This record gives sequence, structure tokens and C-alpha cells, in this order.
Amino acid sequence: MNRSSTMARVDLDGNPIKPITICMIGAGGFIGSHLCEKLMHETPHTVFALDVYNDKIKHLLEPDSLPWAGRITFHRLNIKHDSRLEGLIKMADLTINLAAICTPADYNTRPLDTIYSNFIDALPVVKYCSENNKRLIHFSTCEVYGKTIGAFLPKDSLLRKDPAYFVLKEDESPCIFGSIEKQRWSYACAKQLIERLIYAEGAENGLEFTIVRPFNWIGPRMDFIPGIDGPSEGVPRVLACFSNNLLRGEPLKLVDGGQSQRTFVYIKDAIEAVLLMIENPARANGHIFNVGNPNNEVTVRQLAEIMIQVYSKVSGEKTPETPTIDVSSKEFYGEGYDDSDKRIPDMTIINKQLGWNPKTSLFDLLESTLTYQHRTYAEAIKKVIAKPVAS
Ligand SMILES: NC(=O)c1ccc[n+]([C@@H]2O[C@H](COP(=O)([O-])OP(=O)(O)OC[C@H]3O[C@@H](n4cnc5c(N)ncnc54)[C@H](O)[C@@H]3O)[C@@H](O)[C@H]2O)c1
Ligand SMILES: O=c1ccn([C@@H]2O[C@H](COP(=O)(O)OP(=O)(O)O[C@H]3OC[C@@H](O)[C@H](O)[C@H]3O)[C@@H](O)[C@H]2O)c(=O)[nH]1
Repeated sequence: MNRSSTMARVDLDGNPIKPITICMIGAGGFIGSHLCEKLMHETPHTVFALDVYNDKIKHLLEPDSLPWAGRITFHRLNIKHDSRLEGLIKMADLTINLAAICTPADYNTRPLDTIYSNFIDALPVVKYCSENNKRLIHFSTCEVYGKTIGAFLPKDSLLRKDPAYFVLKEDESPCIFGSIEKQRWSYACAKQLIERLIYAEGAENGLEFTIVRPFNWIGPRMDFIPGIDGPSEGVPRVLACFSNNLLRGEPLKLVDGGQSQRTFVYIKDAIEAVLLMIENPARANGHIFNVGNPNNEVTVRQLAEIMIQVYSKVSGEKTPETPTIDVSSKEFYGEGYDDSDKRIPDMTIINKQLGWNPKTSLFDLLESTLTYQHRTYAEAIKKVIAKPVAS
């Protein structure tokens, strides 16, 4: 049942929530698809869903008999060159910009596309929001923090264990990137500059904005499985890379030994945070929010080990004889790759403003995600593997 029609919904201050219209750019991607789903299932809001693709939201657009029909419309457009963009932003109350090139394999191999996508293409969106007094929620990234201060301490320094040297705080931590030859940082740098521009529009022209810094959100529909619903040679983010290896019975590739650390948050937990931002503008405007799960920290090697164990459980298949192999970053990503060493989000600001906390453990989120991956892709992979190679 559509809950929006039966329950009076109130914000965190007890005020009734009025239905609004949202212009969501990049709505056809991983985060966009989950956000659209949440908005259709649980709220009365209307969404203009803008993207070049709609495969991940097709189930929300068809058939016409869906309970939310009329509340979501898809607009196939590329924001690089489409005059409809300003009109759609003007017709909406709020714009959410998710559009970006955001896979690390692109940052050092397509740095120009990466910088254009994350900075230049986002500029008109900020400008139209500012000129038309429209609220903007912009998706940045945890990568704007770059490396931790602790990464520069001697390996045996006890200070490396002190959270002051690694916990990432929105209003205090510096942004530490590698040299210009390390083109990995083209993405983080472009995201940082667009954050600074939005912040300045707020300070000088009164733009109402919220900036979101996602810390490795993962779950169903993330990226693609190479050769199935994406290019065979494509390199998606780590969840999809490891899922692909598991589905094919191949060893998982650990870049530079898998020593980097990440915190992973379940997409459904993270979407709750975004909904709070949407519906509590007075608490969210003017803020930058880390959105992650500080309790779910692992090295990439540990992530691989847990995924191998969980996949075996959900698929009933034996673990491969060689479960992982080490590869150099140069071999895997090419020249100019570099990495964030550790990413633990400080949760003080989001807790204080929105009372949000992540709930799902890494094991649980991997269990539901890998169940989805197995159900969605296992048959297709079997067919591809069984196909005789043309001589
Ligand atoms: N998923 C994460 O953990 C994560 C982490 C940090 C930051 N982010 C940020 O969140 C946002 C969304 O990420 P995602 O994981 O959903 O990625 P995604 O690649 O699945 O989604 C991005 C969507 O934007 C669309 N898009 C890109 N350029 C466009 C253009 N010129 N015109 C129209 N549509 C365009 C793509 O087609 C895609 O559907 C990005 O800005 C990303 O940098 C995500
Ligand atoms: O097959 C693989 C893929 C990736 N990795 C490693 O796994 C780690 C995580 O890789 P991801 O592809 O998920 O990307 P990262 O966490 O480095 O960056 C991501 O973080 C935040 C967002 O802005 C972006 O979605 C993306 O830049 C990296 O250390 C990477 O080198 C492997 O060891 N093996």
C-alpha cells in the first residue's frame, strides 16, 4: 500500500511535511534509483527523473497502473547540452544533483571527462538554482578528504592510532591529495572545487544548499557486471568487481595487496539520511554531511574474505581454490593511480542536525547484496561462460 496516502507525515520538528517537486539529476544511477524508490513508496513527493539511462528505474516508470503513476516522470537528457535543464529546475522546489563520472578506473585514464563531469557540468545546475532561488542538494564525495594526516606519520608512530589523525570531520579535516601526475585525484579535486563554489554561492548570494559526502555506499544495482550489463573491459567499483569475480569463480584481485581501508554503509541506511535532508530543510541547509558507517571498517583484503564467505553461503557454491590474488595498481588501473588510505566518517554533525545513524552491519548488508547479485546475474554468467569461443 502507498503509505503516503494513509499517514500524516511530520518533519523532525513535528511540522506536517508538504508534498514537493524534486528535480533529480542522475536519477537513473545506483543512488538515484534507490532514492526514487524510497520517494515513490514512502512519500507524496513528485520527481522529475533526469538521466541518460533509465534501466535501473524502469520498474518505477512502468506500467501506468503503478500507485505512484504521474508522480515520477523520466526525462532522457544529457546535462552537458540540453536547454530543458533550466526549465525543469525552475518547475521544481528542490534540485538533487547526482550526475557524475564516479568510478576510480576513469579518474586517471579519462581525467578530462572526469573533471568536466564533476565540475564544469555541475556549474549550470548551481547557477540555475542560485538565480531562481531553488534549494540544491549536491552529491560530493568522501574522496575530498583524500589521504589522512596519519598516512604521513612514520609507520611505527603511536599517533597513527589516535583518531585525531584519521577521523574525517566536515568542518575541520584538510583535503590532502597527491601530486598532479597522480591523476587519481582529478575527481576529488573537481568535487572539492564545486563544493567550494556552492559554499560561496551560499555565503555571497544566499543559495540554500546541502552537500552530501557519501562514504562507500553499497548495495543492489551498484554499477554493472562486465560483459553482462556493462562493457566486458569495464572496471566498476570494488563491490561489482568482487561480485563479478565471485560469479565467474575467479580469484578476487587485491590492488596493491588490499591494504587500504574503507567503511561501507548499506544503501538503504544512507537513503534514510538523504530523505531526512529533503524533508528537514531548516536543519539541512548550509551544511555539509558525511554519510557513512564508521562501525563497518575493513581493509579491502578483509572485504574480499567476507564476500567470499558470504557468497558461498548464499549461492551454495564452494569457495575457489585460489580465492584472491595480488595485483599492482599500475597493472589494474594504469599510470597515475593513487589511493585513500583510510576513511572513517565523523558523525557528529549529521547526528546533531538530523539524528541519523546507520543500522546495518557489513555482514548483513553483504548478505542481502550478494543474494541480489546471485539472483540477478548467476544464470546470465553461466550462459556466457558456456558459449563456445569462436575459432
Ligand atoms: N556510491 C557511492 O558510494 C558514492 C560515493 C561518493 C560519492 N558518490 C557520488 O554520488 C553521486 C551518485 O553516485 P552513484 O553511485 O549513484 O553513481 P552512478 O554512476 O550509478 O550514477 C550517476 C548517474 O548520473 C548519470 N549522469 C552522468 N552524467 C550525466 C549527464 N551529463 N547528464 C545526465 N545524466 C548523467 C549517469 O548516467 C548515472 O546514471 C555521484 O555524484 C558520485 O560522485 C557516490
Ligand atoms: O577489483 C578491485 C577493485 C578495487 N579494489 C580496491 O578497493 C578499494 C575501493 O575501491 P572502489 O572502486 O570502491 O573505489 P574507492 O573507494 O577508492 O573510491 C570511491 O569512493 C567514493 C566515491 O566518490 C566513488 O564512488 C569512488 O571514487 C580501493 O583501494 C581499490 O584499489 C581492489 O582491490 N580490487
